Amino acid sequence: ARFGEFGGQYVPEALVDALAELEAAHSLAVSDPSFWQELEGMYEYMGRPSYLYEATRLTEHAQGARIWLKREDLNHTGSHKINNAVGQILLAKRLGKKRIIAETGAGQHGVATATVCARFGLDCHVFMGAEDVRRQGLNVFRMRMLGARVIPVTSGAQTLKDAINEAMRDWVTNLSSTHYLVGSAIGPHPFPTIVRDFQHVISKEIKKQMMEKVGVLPNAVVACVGGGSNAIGTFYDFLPDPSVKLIGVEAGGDGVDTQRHSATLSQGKPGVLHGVRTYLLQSANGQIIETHSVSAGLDYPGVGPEHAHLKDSGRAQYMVADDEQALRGFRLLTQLEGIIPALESAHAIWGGAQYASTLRKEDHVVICLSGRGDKDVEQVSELLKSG
Ligand SMILES: CC/C=C(/N=C/c1c(COP(=O)(O)O)cnc(C)c1O)C(=O)O
Repeated sequence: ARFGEFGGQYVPEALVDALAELEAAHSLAVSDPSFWQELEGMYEYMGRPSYLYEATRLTEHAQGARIWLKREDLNHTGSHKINNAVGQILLAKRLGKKRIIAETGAGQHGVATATVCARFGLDCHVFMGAEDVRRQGLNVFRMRMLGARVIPVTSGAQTLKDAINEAMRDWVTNLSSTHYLVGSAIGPHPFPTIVRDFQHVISKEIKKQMMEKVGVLPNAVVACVGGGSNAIGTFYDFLPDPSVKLIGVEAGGDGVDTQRHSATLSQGKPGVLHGVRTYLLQSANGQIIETHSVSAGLDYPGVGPEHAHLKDSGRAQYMVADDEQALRGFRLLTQLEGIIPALESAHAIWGGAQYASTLRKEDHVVICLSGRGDKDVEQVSELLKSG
C-alpha cells in the first residue's frame, strides 16, 4: 500500500513472496469475523479496554485544557506493544509459522513478543542493540525469563536501526519457518498497515470513552513518535474528524540544532530505509545519520510512512521534545499524578501539557501514555544525580 508518495515495498526479490503471503493472510484475517473474535477474546489477557484517566493535577499545572491519559501503560507487559504482538501472533499461527523473530529498542516490544510466544508456545528470538541491552536491562531479564533468546547486536550504533538490520537478515534466511513480528508501523508493505490495524484500537476506545464521559470529541490527541505505532493508533479513528488535531511528539535528543536527535519528520528528508519510502535522517550524501535520544524506543532515523503522508498532507502536526524536556515530563507526571511514565511517553507528556496550556479550560487534550517507566528509573536516577 502507499500513503501518498510514501510506503511501498523496496525489498530484495527473496522477500517478495513472503510479503505477498503475509499480505494475503492479513487481508483474509481482517475481513474474517472469527479472527476479530479470537483477538477480542485476548482483550482480558491484555487488559483491554485501557482506562482513560483525567489527570487533574497535570491539568492544574498546565493551566489550560483538561488533560486525559490513555493508559496503555497499564496493559499487560506495560505498553501499547502488546496490541500489535497479539494481533501478529494470531496471523503467524494462521501462516503456520513456528519461529518468531523481533527487533527491540526499549525492550517493550521484545517483552510483548516473548510474552505472546510463551502464551502460544512459539520459539522466540529477539534482536537488540548492545547499547539498548545496557540501558534497558530490566526488559532483557524479563525477555529471558519468558523463554526468549535475546541476541545483542554489535554493528553500527548498536541501537534500534541495527537490531532491525539483523532481524531482516535473519528473516531472509528463514522465511519458511519464521514470522518477523515487526514492532512498529515501519518496514515494507504490508507491515505499516498490519501494525496500524492492530494499534487503532487505542483511538477507537478513546472516541467511545470521550463520548461517554464528556459527550464531545477531544480538541487534540497527542502521542510520542518513534517508528509511529502508538501515534498512528492514537490518530487513526480521528482521521475523519477534522475538529480533532493530531499531534505527534518526536525526540529532540540534545537539540535539533545538533546532530544528536531523532526528530525524523521535523528534520529529515524522504528516502528509503528498511524496505519503505518515508522520511529519514540522512546526511547530504544520503548516508543514514546516527541518531540519539534519552529514550531507546524513539532512537530511530526512520518513521512510519503513514506519518510521512500525514505530515505532508497537513492532517497531523509534529513537534519536538528534547531529552531535557522529556525528563521534565517524566518528573511532572511522577510527582503530580504518581504515575511513572516510560521515557518515550514522557516526550508526549511534555508536548501534550505544553499544547494544553494554549487551550481554554473547557477544551480537552488526550495524551497516549504509551508505557510505564519501570524500565527507566535506574537510568533517570543516574541522570538526575549528574544534575
Ligand atoms: C520496536 C522498537 C520500539 C520499542 N519501543 C518503542 C516505544 C515507543 C515508540 O514506538 P512507536 O509507538 O512505535 O513510535 C513509545 N512508547 C513506548 C513505551 C515504547 O516502548 C521497543 O522495542 O520496545
